[in-house]
Amino acid sequence: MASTEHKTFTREEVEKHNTPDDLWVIIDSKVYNLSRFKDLHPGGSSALLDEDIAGQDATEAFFGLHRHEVLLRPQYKRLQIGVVEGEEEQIKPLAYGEISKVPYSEPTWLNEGFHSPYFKESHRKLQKAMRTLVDETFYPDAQAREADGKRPSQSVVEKMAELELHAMRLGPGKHLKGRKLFNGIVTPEEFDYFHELIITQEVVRVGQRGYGDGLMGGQVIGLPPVLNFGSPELKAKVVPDVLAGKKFICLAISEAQAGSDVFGLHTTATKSEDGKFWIVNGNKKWITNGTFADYFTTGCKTEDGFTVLLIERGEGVETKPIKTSYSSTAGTAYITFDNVKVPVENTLGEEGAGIYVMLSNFNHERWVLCCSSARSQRMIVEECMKWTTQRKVFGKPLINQPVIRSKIAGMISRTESVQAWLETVTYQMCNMAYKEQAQKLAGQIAFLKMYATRCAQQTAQDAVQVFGGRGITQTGMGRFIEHYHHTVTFDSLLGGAEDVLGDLGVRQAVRSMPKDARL
Ligand code: HEM
Repeated sequence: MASTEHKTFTREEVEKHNTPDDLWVIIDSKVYNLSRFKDLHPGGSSALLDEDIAGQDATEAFFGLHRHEVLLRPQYKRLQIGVVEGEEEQIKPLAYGEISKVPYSEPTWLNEGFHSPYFKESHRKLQKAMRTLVDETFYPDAQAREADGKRPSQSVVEKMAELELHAMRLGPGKHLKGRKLFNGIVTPEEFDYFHELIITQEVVRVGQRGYGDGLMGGQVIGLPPVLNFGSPELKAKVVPDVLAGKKFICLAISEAQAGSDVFGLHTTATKSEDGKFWIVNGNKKWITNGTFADYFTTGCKTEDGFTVLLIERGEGVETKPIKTSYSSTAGTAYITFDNVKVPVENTLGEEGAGIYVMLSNFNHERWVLCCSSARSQRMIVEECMKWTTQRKVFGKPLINQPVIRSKIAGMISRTESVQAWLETVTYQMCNMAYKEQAQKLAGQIAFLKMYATRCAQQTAQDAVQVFGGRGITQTGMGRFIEHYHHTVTFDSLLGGAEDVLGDLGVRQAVRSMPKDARL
């Protein structure tokens, strides 16, 4: 019900209702009757019966202890009995699709009065449409699924398919040809990596790391090898169903025995006597979306070295959930292959040349992780900006403490630097062929990812200090901080651990050193 339809009361009238059996408070110009609720109040009844609260304006006290969303829950909304005469609510949640006005909580290009050489009209339109879709559809599903641990709802997956978002998340390319992207907001020819960056960064705003990965993260890394290296027949069988959200795919490389060291893999593929099949045996570990995948893009040890195969779920394939720091929404799996028969036609790329299949995939995967890390750090900046300005300690807002300002300064600088570098790299990607990207940008992207995830971890640690006990509590004010802090290391491991990436970047730089360079 709109507040204008409520009864009106003067502040003097409200003040009279200040006893345990007749208990009213004002929060942001709205009058609540808490007489019956007080015994159910999770914070206890005594907090409500305090003489500064009962019958009084409790706005400041309320927002020092609760997130705004508490007041919007239907069971609590009902407690409102009226509004204060002549006053209007001052604290409004953002409408679906709206841009936050909290400083540094949006990338610079989205702020009014700021400019960007990279983002054009179609990018702005796509951002707006994505923001609304995420707020309206993804956000509520993400909160519910992270809580119950089920995979993202099929209705969301289908909605994404309808808008061709699964195809768009694979980046620009031939696979977009003939598709109507997000109801035609952007044409397949126009679609570039900045459009993809926008999609990734908007999805991250749901604030639930497991859900983000559950939402077809496996497809983003598992389908490109099929698209780029699969036979036309294999592509015709697999790609349409995956992009329509009817089938699920994942990338299965890491194992209990080996992670970054792909030549140390133990999963074997040996040819059957008639040469028609590969026989696959082994295990895979930490495979995102593996619990519900229909297809597994799998790295195997073969006679000639390392080969990538597309394995279909069937006899001999078993998947079990692994309990990780986030919920089972992401479908993280331990997979066993027990004498699995795979047609040789499912070989991706040349036999023994699997390393090229993988390397060509890594840059995109790492870049996607940089996009999401940059945006999730910004969410933390927004949480901290709000908390430190609304929370009072020693009679003053928390932000009045120099040590807090110093932490926020670090967070903002790190977030802005990651985004700025990311946009520069993205611009290079837009202007280089896929192969050229692999040669020239592998080092840059590796460094960027290492830098982004180190920044993210520092920001997570600082945010916990800023939020105190609430930063380690799964409900209430610090719930996003707690979640971020316990899941932030995912980004620093997926697609290559930080040290491995830093080393890769330096080794690539050394290879390009001019022979005549001397001090
Ligand atoms: C419409 C009025 C109110 C509702 C619906 C409400 C609801 C809640 C809920 C759901 C919680 C659990 C924590 C969370 O999920 O955020 C909570 C905690 C709490 N509430 Fe309220 N509350 C109301 C008003 C107040 C007021 C006026 C005070 C006065 C100081 C207060 C003091 C507290 C305290 C001290 C906690 C514990 C916070 C913590 O554990 O950090 N509440 N309340």
